[in-house]
Amino acid sequence: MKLPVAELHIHLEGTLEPDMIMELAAKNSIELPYESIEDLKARYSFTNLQSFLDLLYTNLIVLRTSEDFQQATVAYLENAQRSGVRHVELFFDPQAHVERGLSLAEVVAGIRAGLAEGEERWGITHKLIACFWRHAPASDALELLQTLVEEKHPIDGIGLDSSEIGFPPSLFAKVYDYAREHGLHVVAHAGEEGPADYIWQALDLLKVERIDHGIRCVEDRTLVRRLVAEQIPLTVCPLSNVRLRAVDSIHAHPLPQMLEMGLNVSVHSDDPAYFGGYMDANIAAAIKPLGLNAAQLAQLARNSFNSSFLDEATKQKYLAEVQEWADAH
Ligand SMILES: Nc1ncnc2[nH]cnc12
Ligand SMILES: [Zn+2]
Repeated sequence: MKLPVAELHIHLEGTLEPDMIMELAAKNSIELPYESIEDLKARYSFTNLQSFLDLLYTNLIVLRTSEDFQQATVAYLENAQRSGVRHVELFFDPQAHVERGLSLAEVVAGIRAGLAEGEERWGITHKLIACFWRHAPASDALELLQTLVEEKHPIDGIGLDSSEIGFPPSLFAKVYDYAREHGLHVVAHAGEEGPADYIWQALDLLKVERIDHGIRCVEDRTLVRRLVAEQIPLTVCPLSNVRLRAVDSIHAHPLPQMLEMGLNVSVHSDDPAYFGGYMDANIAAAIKPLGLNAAQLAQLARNSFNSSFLDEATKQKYLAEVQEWADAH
């Protein structure tokens, strides 16, 4: 039995495997700037977050119809369930699709149809989180969020992603106020490449329930004390951090130290099609190079469910599965 986990940090656009990118491009008659799939694959080497985002945003244009979003979501969920995921809180970037002329309705309906299919086929429960681009004006994010809410598109929460440095969370305070006032869950990427101060801002100004990444918190002892005291969830993505060079190597990753400090960390895959693997590969990175034992892995899995936006009864059901895994290891 694979370690049962909740996947809380996963971007739909980052789950498009090269095969699917080429298949959808052909189906939708979209010309990509690659000569072949080998040419595409040769570009999966990144120097920082931006170098990855450039490729991600080029490739996602192959998603054109509601059915494409459904197909991509189902393909992801199939990989996810194989890697131990029992519950997923899926991110998508609405701005990336609306700016290409797609309607919010077709994007959200396609993803929702895929999530429903995944629940039916593999029992994976789900939430859907719309992430706003921090490199775009906050006024655009607010306008889009108001449309999502007013037109009652079924989302469960909002997040903040894309280029981090130079785009502090403080810019988005009004967006988050609006989201909280309308009963949406709130999370934000912070402290991936950006400084620990961005984590303070996400907590104090955006009042987020979870921090995505957050690894740079270890540079600020006062911040760590606060995160531990309030048990703020940090959704850590080891393979992403290595591939985007947020850490020098997997051996230098702060995950073991973060667990030791009593931080509420869990492990996730971010953009698995780009970073070399799904949940199981990220867990494997935590086991071998980082030397975590079975008790620590079970703790990571418990943290993932406790940090999710699931109802209490479903959380308890999954926590019992983690206990079963822990008893067997
Ligand atoms: N790791 C990441 N950081 C910021 N934005 C992203 N969009 C997709 N993956 C991301
Ligand atoms: Zn991310």
